[in-house]
This record gives sequence, C-alpha cells and structure tokens, in this order.
Amino acid sequence: METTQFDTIAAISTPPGEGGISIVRISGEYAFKVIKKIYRGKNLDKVASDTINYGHIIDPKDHNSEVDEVMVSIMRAPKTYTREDVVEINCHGGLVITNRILQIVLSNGARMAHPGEFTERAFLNGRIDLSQSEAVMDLIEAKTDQSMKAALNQLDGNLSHLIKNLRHQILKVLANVEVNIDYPEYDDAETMTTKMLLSKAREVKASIQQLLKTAKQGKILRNGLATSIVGRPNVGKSSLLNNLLHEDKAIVTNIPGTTRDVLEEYVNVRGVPLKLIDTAGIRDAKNQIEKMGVDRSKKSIKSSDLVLLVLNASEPLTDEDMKLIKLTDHSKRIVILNKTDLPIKVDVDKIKQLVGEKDLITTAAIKSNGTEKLENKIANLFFDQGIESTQNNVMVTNARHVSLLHKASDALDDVMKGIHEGMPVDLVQIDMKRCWKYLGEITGDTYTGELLDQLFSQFCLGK
Ligand SMILES: Nc1nc2c(c(=O)[nH]1)N(C=O)[C@@H](CNc1ccc(C(=O)N[C@@H](CCC(=O)O)C(=O)O)cc1)CN2
Ligand SMILES: Nc1nc2c(ncn2[C@@H]2O[C@H](COP(=O)(O)OP(=O)(O)OP(=O)(O)O)[C@@H](O)[C@H]2O)c(=O)[nH]1
Ligand SMILES: [Mg+2]
Repeated sequence: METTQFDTIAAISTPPGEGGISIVRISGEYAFKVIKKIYRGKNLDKVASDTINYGHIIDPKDHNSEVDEVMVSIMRAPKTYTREDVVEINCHGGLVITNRILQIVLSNGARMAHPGEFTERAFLNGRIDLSQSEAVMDLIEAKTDQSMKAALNQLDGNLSHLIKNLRHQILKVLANVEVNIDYPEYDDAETMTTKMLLSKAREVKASIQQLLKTAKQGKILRNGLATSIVGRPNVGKSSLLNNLLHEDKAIVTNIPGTTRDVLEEYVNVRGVPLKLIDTAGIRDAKNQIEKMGVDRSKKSIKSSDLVLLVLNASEPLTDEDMKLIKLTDHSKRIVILNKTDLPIKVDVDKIKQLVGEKDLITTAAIKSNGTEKLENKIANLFFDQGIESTQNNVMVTNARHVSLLHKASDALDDVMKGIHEGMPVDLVQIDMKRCWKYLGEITGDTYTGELLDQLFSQFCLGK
C-alpha cells in the first residue's frame, strides 16, 4: 500500500527482546483516535498534555478483552518530538505482549512506521534540521563519551548555526551584488562589487577550511580509529588485543599461526574509540588458509589509521620483522617490543635506529605489563595532534558533510579564480550561489526525496 507522510504511524521504540518495560509509539493526526479505541481508563480528552496515565489496553476486535496493564503518555502537537500528536504506550516488556499491542494499534488506524520515520517527521515538520537528524543516529551509535559529546553538540544545533550563519553572509553579499548590477550608481560599482565578493569568498573559505580541519578527528570519533595489530606469528598480538579489551576474547596459544582470520573489536581507549583489528601473523605462509589470512593482514595495514607493530624481544630480529618494518614505514605506527619478561635477545639499539625512539614501547603482554603505557601512547597520538577547535566546539563528523564542505570550498575557489581572470560579476555570482546551495544541503535547506530515503533508512525502527 502507498504510504504518505500524513499517515498516522506506529512502532516499537524500545529494543526487541524481553525487558522491564517496552514502548509502542504512535504519531500523527489520528494518534488520539487510535488510543481512545484501545484504552480503558481515564478520559484521555480531559487529561493535560505531557502527562502519563494509568489504564489498560483492550482489543476491540476481541470483545474489548484486556490485553495489558499500561501507562499511556499523551503529548499534543506541536510541542512533541515529531510536532504531531504523539502517544506512547508503556507496556510490560515481553516480546509477545509488545507485538500484540502493536498489532492492535495497527488494526485501529495506524500504519507501521518506516525506520527513522519519527525523526524524519521531526525534520519535515521543521523541529530539527538535517544535520541534527543525523546527529540523533550518531548519538545512538556513539561508542565513547567523546563520540557522544560530538553528536550531542551537533544535535544541539551548533553545526547548523555555523552553516546558517555562513549562508546568511553569502546571501547578503549576493543581494548587494544584485543591487549593484541593477543600479550601477557609480562608475566603479563593478569594482566595488568584485572587491566585496572576493573578500567574502576568502572569509567564508577560511571558515570552511577551519571546519574541515576538525573532520579527521570527527571521523575517528564517529567510526573509530582503525587500528591493526601486526607482527610475526606468536609474538603476542592476540595477547595485546586481549589486554586492551581487558578480557580474553582472542584465542592465545603458543602455536604460531593461531589467529587465522582477522578479528575486529571496538575498544574505548581514554575516550578514543578504536576499531582494533587482530591479524594473522605475517610470514611466508606455507598453507593456503594461512596465506589468505596474511594477504588480509597486508590489506588491513593499508586501510588502517594506526598500526601496532609487535616484535618479539626474546628473539633476534628476523627478515620478516624487517619486511614488516618496511611495510609499515609510511603508516602511523607504534612499535611494541613484547615479551620483555624473557631474556632480551633483540638488538634494541638497532630497532631504535630503524623506527625511532619516540614510537617505541616495551611490554610483557603475558603479565599485562605495559598496557597503560600503550593506552597513553594511543590516546596521545590522537589528542596531541591538537583537537582543532572551532566556535562552540563544532566538529564535522559526517562524510556527507565533509564532501559538501569540499564542494562549497571549491565553488569559492571558482569565485576567486573568476575574479582574478576578470570574469563579469554576474557570472562570478553563480559560483557564489553554488557555494550557498552546497552549504544548504548540510542543514537540509535544500534536499531531495532520495537523500531523505537514503539517510533515514539507516535509522533503527521506532526512532
Ligand atoms: N519516552 C520517550 N523518551 C525519549 C524520546 C521520546 O520520544 N519518548 N526521545 C525521542 O526519541 C528522546 C528525547 N527527545 C525529545 C526531543 C524533543 C521532544 C519534544 O517534545 N520537543 C518539543 C517540546 C519541548 C518542550 O516541552 O520544551 C519541542 O521541541 O517543541 C521530545 C523528546 C529521548 N527520550
Ligand atoms: N613470556 C611471554 N610470553 C608471551 C607474552 N605475550 C604473549 N606470550 C605468549 O606467546 C604465545 C603467543 O601469543 P599470541 O598472543 O597468541 O600471539 P599472536 O601474535 O597472536 O600469534 P598468532 O595468532 O599465532 O600470529 C602465547 O603462548 C602467549 O602466552 C609475553 O609478554 N611474554
Ligand atoms: Mg593471534
């Protein structure tokens, strides 16, 4: 059946499974009509907005039999999450009961919501803009406190304000340009206008570049710092992973080649989310399965933000170690000299020479020695490059926003180029307008149906 943004929608807004309480949320014009058909208790027409009310859900199609004892929240438009009438049924948190109540809601005037549709309505009805909607999802998926803060900042509208302010400035200049084109009072009107465009283009570009500088850290906070643990077989890679996880997740044995496949885990290191990738030990593999694992390790080095290269301090350096040092020379790298509880057989000075003292630490993973040192080093790598600060700690965390900021900045380059090449001002302003349009796509001042479908379909059901 064709669905529209005017239907009354419903979904279970709590995670599936057993729990203390589950919430079935209803939003739209008929939300109150629906609940009045299926609720026995107070007269809901008489209760104030933003109240929660005791009663029972009944099934009109089954002789009004009682289905559950519930609390029902009544929230009247427009001061609600979606800006529509919203009703939330707080029922007992069983799978069967929650689904039964949803079914009753659906057969009494509501239709099933699409993923993210409540938030999409909050956007379409103007309560939040597009970047704030995206922040709702980031908030749900945030993996550490730092990621959560960045998402909350965006939900509060700080990125939106910054972008809206830039757009406003551009619009003002464009209006001035129009006036000067239409009524050139002075002979040098064109020169004046050009000057104005040029200085505004420079100013806005500087702001955009400042924002883009935050994107690297923003991406890490959102997606995690992709970190590969590499090294010869049996050097202690999986042991180190377990230490960072503070649990025994990866299988550790004294048999070289234990880890055959790539293992991925999220860890929180002092607020920095790491996506840790334990790889198969790299050596000239003899058997096919191990060889595939090694190929993946090599790939994983290439796609990592950070490489933890593990060496065995209790054995002399091998050709494979040397290969690995070379292979990771161009990556951001921490070299870990492990097994330092055993007699040291490796030439430490040579390693210092090869990889630099700054990025070298010693550990004894078997005793969990050096884990804190490693954690500090990782956190410092992230924070020491200096958190790029902008007004109100705005951080760009989203790939869509980054791409639009680049396009906007390129459009400004075209403005400047046009001016330097003496292009007529009415042509130059087209590029300025393009910049304005790209910025508007971040906040959703301009958007397409496809974009909304694509964005909101990534949300969870009931959000
Ligand atoms: N039960 C419940 N808990 C929830 C939500 C919800 O919808 N239901 N939320 C969502 O999923 C989040 C809270 N977010 C919300 C954001 C705005 C409004 C809202 O009604 N805003 C109105 C009125 C604000 C006011 O009274 O001052 C507005 O902005 O006009 C409600 C929830 C998290 N917890
Ligand atoms: N003495 C000592 N033994 C260690 C240390 N770290 C790890 N080991 C031992 O070395 C062996 C190999 O450890 P793993 O963590 O499985 O090594 P790995 O690098 O993941 O090995 P593969 O998965 O086979 O590539 C195990 O027996 C560990 O207990 C250490 O610091 N000191
Ligand atoms: Mg392993």
